[in-house]
Amino acid sequence: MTSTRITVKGERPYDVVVGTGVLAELPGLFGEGVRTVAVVHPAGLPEIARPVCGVLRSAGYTVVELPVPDGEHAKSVEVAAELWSAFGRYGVTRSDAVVGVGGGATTDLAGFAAATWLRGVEVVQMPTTLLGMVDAAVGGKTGINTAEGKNLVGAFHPPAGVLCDLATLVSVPRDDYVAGLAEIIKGGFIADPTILLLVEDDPEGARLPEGRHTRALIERKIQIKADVVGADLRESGLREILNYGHTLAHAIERVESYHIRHGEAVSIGMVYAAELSRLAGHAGVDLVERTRSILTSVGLPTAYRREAWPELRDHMRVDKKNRGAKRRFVILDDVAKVTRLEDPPEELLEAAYHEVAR
Ligand SMILES: NC(=O)c1ccc[n+]([C@@H]2O[C@H](COP(=O)([O-])OP(=O)(O)OC[C@H]3O[C@@H](n4cnc5c(N)ncnc54)[C@H](O)[C@@H]3O)[C@@H](O)[C@H]2O)c1
Ligand SMILES: O=C(O)C(=O)C[C@@H](O)[C@H](O)[C@H](O)COP(=O)(O)O
Ligand SMILES: [Zn+2]
Repeated sequence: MTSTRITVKGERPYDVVVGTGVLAELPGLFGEGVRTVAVVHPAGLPEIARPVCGVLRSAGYTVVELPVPDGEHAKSVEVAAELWSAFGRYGVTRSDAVVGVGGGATTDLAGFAAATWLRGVEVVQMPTTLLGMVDAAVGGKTGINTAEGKNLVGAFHPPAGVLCDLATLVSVPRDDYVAGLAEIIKGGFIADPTILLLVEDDPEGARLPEGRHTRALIERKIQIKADVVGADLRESGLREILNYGHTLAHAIERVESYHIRHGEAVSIGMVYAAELSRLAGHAGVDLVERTRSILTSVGLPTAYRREAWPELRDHMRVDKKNRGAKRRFVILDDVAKVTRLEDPPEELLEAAYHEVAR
């Protein structure tokens, strides 16, 4: 199958290239004048970084390989500082570029390092997980975690291009692959009911890179993200819809010290958001049931520890959607009908958690 190009509009439009065996298209995503390319990748995945570096060297670039810790361990100020140091040592200048190769954690870090080095150098993202392709690598949100919570430091720094080589998905561990489905299903609930129908038609296939609807699911979710961030890069309004389910999700990740997959936390967070939508009088019980049933059908979690509520409630106070003491949630009136819940009473938040608790 040939590659697909999805253009993300904005100040500097860029393409997300999707296809199998499309690595040769990588050099074409860089801007004019780039000579040195710093390739940031998880230390444990040299086999994924090697061909990327090979293609870049063959295209005439000077390549600097920068391995970083695996997954979420990379999203720290210490690792970012190591990258800044390396960029300095290897002479990465304003006309050079960074490539992030790996899952969403790696592309978030690589994007953040690129956004901050010399106040911003070009980054090309090459996501190698399902979640990275359909969400993290597209849209220019970059960041790291702090002791207080998830993604609390970061920058909006759109990439010059994104290359999704579907061949890389074959080696992704099944649980990591399935975690990416949470963000695809989120896309179904906030914007594209066809996504829900495709998953419901073949939940087993949805769990596989070679599933019947996999390519359609990936491209449809990227299209949603492209449409939303193309209209509202800096999250002044519309972009908040992409945060559906994330208020509780980020609190769960923090409570678990990030030893839970982002997509799994988002899955639980979406059930919470659906329950909150229902209890606030916005959504019907059918939306909540559909949420639980579709997530369960692909093997995602839908409940969390009852006794964790006080801690979760406190962590939710640092959510970026809050304004002063006012807490704000993205909720649904129905599928593809997104609204906000402003300053809900404490009892409502707790009652919704009661429905998710086990
Ligand atoms: N910036 C955004 O808009 C945005 C959106 C969604 C999620 N995120 C972030 O993305 C992160 C989650 O991303 P993720 O689910 O990709 O997790 P991850 O980056 O932790 O990757 C999951 C695991 O898969 C491994 N891996 C990656 N590619 C592989 C491959 N091809 N074969 C084998 N193993 C591979 C990784 O090394 C890691 O161990 C979170 O930090 C989340 O906050 C960011
Ligand atoms: O792109 C966005 O905007 C999103 O909210 C997408 C989310 O899936 C993603 O996890 C994002 O990193 C969360 O952003 P944050 O601003 O809540 O940290
Ligand atoms: Zn997310």
